[in-house]
Amino acid sequence: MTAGGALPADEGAVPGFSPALRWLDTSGERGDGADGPAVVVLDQTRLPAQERDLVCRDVPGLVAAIRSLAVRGAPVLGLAGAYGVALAAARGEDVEAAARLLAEARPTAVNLGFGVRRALAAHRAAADRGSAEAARAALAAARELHREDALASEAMAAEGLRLLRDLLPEPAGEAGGWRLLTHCNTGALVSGGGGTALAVVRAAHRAGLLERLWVDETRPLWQGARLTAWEAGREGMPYAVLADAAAGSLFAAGRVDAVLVGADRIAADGAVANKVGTYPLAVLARHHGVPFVVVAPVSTIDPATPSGAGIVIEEREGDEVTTARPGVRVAPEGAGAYNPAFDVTPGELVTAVVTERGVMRPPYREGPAAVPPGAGVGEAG
Ligand SMILES: CSC[C@H]1O[C@H](OP(=O)(O)O)[C@H](O)[C@@H]1O
Repeated sequence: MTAGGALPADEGAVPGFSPALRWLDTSGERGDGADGPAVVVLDQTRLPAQERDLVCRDVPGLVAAIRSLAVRGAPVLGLAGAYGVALAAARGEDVEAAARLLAEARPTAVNLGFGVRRALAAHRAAADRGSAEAARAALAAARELHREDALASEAMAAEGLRLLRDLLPEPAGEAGGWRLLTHCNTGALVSGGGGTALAVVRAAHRAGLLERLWVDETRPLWQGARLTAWEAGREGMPYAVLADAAAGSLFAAGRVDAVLVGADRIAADGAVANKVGTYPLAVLARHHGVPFVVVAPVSTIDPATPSGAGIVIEEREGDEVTTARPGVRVAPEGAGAYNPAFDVTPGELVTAVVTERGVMRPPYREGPAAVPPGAGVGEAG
């Protein structure tokens, strides 16, 4: 990380946020001496205490980074998948085998497979021009996806702010602003640009409309308390971290004006898979008449999955629940644990889905404003 907290932008990426991941073409830039290309990620398992790069010089190393959540969050997983294919190609390895390893690293976020397929398609299309050309094509595809994702973040921020202005009263004078609640982390750390839901919150903040960002701590891995708090603090946002279980009392006190969350996969029926704890927020929001807004690029929409029942929910190790953090045990030795990384919110509980191509509203399949053109491109693109 540079002093300003941002990695030097890779020449192929879109300058700006993108602290999460970049392609390293040559060695030495970080003095590690090793040769050859690498995928460099900002190790999110060390944040907020340490801002440390993790240099992945081969696909197994990148897969381990994905599985450990050193790099995490649906859109950036798509970039990791695409750059991973490019890395295998640049190393002259079996690209098809690498693609399978990458796509299987985490099952729920559709973006991972989408990114892998995008770079793999480019590699295959150039294969008849030789391995070097095919490797260049895979990297070019990854960089194109990176730029698309950064631009998508900007578009979602604008679309989301416009939607909030439609849904919420314009704060009058000194009467503060909007009190927005978010879950998990959906900022620049999950994206090639400024993120998804947190990009909308950032836009509201910059417009002087944010009175308070309520940050769900997001057990068991604390993405909210660690990562969203880190991002919000760097942006000067007025925020407060809360226990996930405290959200209900905020709704009951009328202190939440809208909920904004990300998504890992949106099924054809509008069901949304997102970090575990999202579904209870949707139920609370509906009970209290508060808008529940999902912010996700169209690459997260998966028409191949008909309904929420078809979304594979990643089950993670029980020790993530039975310990406060690695080595700090909370539950007794031998305690059983239930640790789904995601849950599924039925589409009818969602007020709107903000994408870079416009806003979708239930029931999604009717009317001109239902699904923006180009939505549902969760395939290889
Ligand atoms: C909008 S992408 C961020 C999305 O990904 C998170 O999951 P994880 O931290 O396990 O990668 C969470 O579901 C966020 O909403």
